[in-house]
Amino acid sequence: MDKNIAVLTSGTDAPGMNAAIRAVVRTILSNGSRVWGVYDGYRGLVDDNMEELSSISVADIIQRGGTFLGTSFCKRWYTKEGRQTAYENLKKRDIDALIVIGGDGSLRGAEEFARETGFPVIGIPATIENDIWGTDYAIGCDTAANTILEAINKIRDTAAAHHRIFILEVMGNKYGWLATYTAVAGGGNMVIVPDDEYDQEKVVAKAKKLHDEGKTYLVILASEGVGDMQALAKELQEKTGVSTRLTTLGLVQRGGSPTANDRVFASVLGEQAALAAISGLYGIVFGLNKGQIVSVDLRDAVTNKKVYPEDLKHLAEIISY
Ligand SMILES: Nc1ncnc2c1ncn2[C@@H]1O[C@H](COP(=O)(O)OP(=O)(O)OP(=O)(O)O)[C@@H](O)[C@H]1O
Ligand SMILES: O=P(O)(O)OC[C@H]1O[C@](O)(CO)[C@@H](O)[C@@H]1O
Ligand SMILES: [Mg+2]
Repeated sequence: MDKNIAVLTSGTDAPGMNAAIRAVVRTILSNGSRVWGVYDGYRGLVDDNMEELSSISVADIIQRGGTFLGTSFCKRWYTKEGRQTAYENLKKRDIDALIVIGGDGSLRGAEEFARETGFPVIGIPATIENDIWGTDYAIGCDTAANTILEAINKIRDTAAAHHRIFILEVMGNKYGWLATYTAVAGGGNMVIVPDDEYDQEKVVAKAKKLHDEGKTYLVILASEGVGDMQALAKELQEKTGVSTRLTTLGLVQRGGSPTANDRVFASVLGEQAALAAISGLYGIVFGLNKGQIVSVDLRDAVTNKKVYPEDLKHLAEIISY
């Protein structure tokens, strides 16, 4: 009780970050402790840009994407000097623990900081890419998947009308969860992800086979990290003779009002992280494992690589035939 806890969002934003902050703040306040909001991620810690939050500070944000605290890619956090300055800023304000809401890089930065300074840290996974080890889902990935699904539905209309092949390029630099998950949900006929070796010839051969077998249009889900999808579109059109288009969905995937799933998930993780901070349980990351809220070791979360869901990809390719 009577703790001082700081919270920040870092790395790329994800819908539901606001819901997580709101739950952190109100859980801490309802337990009689105090809470500080750090602006613009690690940059705010280094620059001492933080202020005490009240219940009203987090009113009217649960429905908003982005993060009202702001976020950043902080270069100084990669340096020992930057992290030391942040440590001093936290100590000066008598802050007892820090809750970091962000992606894999943000959690890596949190782990480095905790290991180096001994400062108590707790992580909440939030990234639309859903690439963090130790949790089945990260905050924001459900909203992004639903945004993609809407795009797939629209593309299917025009693809079917024109008997075309469409490549829909979605986010996922190194991990193809978004492409795979939405292919199952939206009926994507093929999935191309950075987790597999990319072989353009194989993709073209498969598209040709599906077309020859009677598919009148195709929707291919591709992760952005795979390679040159414009070159693939050109090759597909040349080799199959079918008119082919590439649509790159881009940053709309990162915005928008969070889904009910993301809001509830973020609220529960926010509550758990706040309770852990109050009771002195540190060095952990909260997440979901087979329907159960769990915590995993922060070091494990940043050193282990999340396994790509091959079974989901297989399912997409069988049932979206
Ligand atoms: N290895 C590291 N050591 C120290 N700090 C790090 C490290 N990796 C990342 N960070 C800090 O975390 C910030 C965010 O990391 P990054 O840009 O990888 O985004 P992220 O949290 O992985 O989000 P997303 O995956 O959604 O893009 C970096 O700008 C940096 O300040
Ligand atoms: O344009 P920005 O904001 O630097 O970030 C883009 C990156 O962020 C992500 O959307 C999410 O991590 C990546 O898939 C993408 O490459
Ligand atoms: Mg990342």
